[in-house]
Amino acid sequence: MNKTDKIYIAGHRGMVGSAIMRKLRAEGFTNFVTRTSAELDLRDQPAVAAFFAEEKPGYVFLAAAKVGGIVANNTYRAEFLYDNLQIQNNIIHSSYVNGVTKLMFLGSSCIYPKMAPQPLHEDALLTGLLEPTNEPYAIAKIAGIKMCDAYRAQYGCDFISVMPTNLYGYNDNYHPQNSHVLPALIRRFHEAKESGAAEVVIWGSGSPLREFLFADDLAEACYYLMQNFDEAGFINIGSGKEISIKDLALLIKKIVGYAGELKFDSSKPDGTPRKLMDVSKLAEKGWTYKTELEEGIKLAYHDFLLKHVER
Ligand SMILES: NC(=O)C1=CN([C@@H]2O[C@H](COP(=O)(O)OP(=O)(O)OC[C@H]3O[C@@H](n4cnc5c(N)ncnc54)[C@H](OP(=O)(O)O)[C@@H]3O)[C@@H](O)[C@H]2O)C=CC1
Ligand SMILES: C[C@H]1O[C@H](OP(=O)(O)OP(=O)(O)OC[C@H]2O[C@@H](n3cnc4c(=O)[nH]c(N)nc43)[C@H](O)[C@@H]2O)[C@@H](O)[C@@H](O)C1=O
Repeated sequence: MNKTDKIYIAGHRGMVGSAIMRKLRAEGFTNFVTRTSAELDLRDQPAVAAFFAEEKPGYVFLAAAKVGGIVANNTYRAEFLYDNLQIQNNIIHSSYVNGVTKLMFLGSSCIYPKMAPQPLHEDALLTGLLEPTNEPYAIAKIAGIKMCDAYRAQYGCDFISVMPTNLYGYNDNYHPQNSHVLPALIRRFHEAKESGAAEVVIWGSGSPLREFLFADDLAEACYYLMQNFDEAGFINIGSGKEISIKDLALLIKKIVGYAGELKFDSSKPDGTPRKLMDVSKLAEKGWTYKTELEEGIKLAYHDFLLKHVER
């Protein structure tokens, strides 16, 4: 990528898209094309085709998607399948039609079978049944990987796929029901501290293991891989470190400064018991994460306080 190349970041206002944009700006890129979902609904095929024909971006980061935590995935099953298939199909096909030099598709670690061997190696794709709570989302993401591969094989497009682990950071979604665990617990512990509540509810058993990566680290990896990865298939992006949901809750409790108790709600799903990325392929390519979990949560909490708390 040259500094003057025209770059389209789909989803530039989201947590990941905004982190990618910050990274590219910091590296000296200036020629961005962006659209909010109100300006361009990426599910609308003719509108996306017209947008690409008019703007002719050279590089595309596909970070627009219907995104949410375990309950959102399980509740809005049709939207997670339809919206994500439409968005990625429209962008990938229009990128081919308009001669995009390189495209990066962002998937998710939920593409792996629920009981795949841990840590999750790229070879485990399509070797078993998916986690039911996020099967529609995972099916869409797997279709995205296969679409990039098919356009590479048939048309010679340099379209790559990256699979990030669970993410958190600036501009995260703090919705009480629809968000992921880390922002949900930042908010819940903060509100419990403010109201003096005696306990904070944690969904599920607390025993599932998850890996978390700070979104600005992910953006660095995306920038790095846009320049250093051009293969079919995909590459995991993670830290290679895991923590139980209970320990995560205790860490957030400490950072927020909440003094009460934890209460586990077994009526809520645990989801996949363990989801740890094998990051050896990423390390071989020359990239490792920077931001440790405790430091990243402090940064995210600070961002939450700035944006979400009325003073
Ligand atoms: N968050 C996480 O833990 C993880 C995320 N990922 C992947 O990273 C990518 C980005 O996720 P994240 O930044 O967290 O998500 P966000 O929800 O923060 O951002 C998603 C963005 O997508 C845009 N978008 C959604 N629907 C449409 C639509 N119909 N038309 C146009 N734009 C649309 C939104 O635009 P607008 O703001 O204008 O409405 C929004 O900015 C996704 O592909 C996701 O699957 C992968 C692994 C983990
Ligand atoms: C990134 C990934 O995110 C989703 O999968 P997930 O890893 O299960 O993500 P989650 O962050 O929502 O939950 C992680 C764990 O944490 C527990 N948990 C406790 N308390 C809260 C809580 O308050 N909110 C949430 N959401 N979870 C909670 C929760 O019960 C679960 O055991 C996919 O659907 C899909 O979107 C995807 O790819």
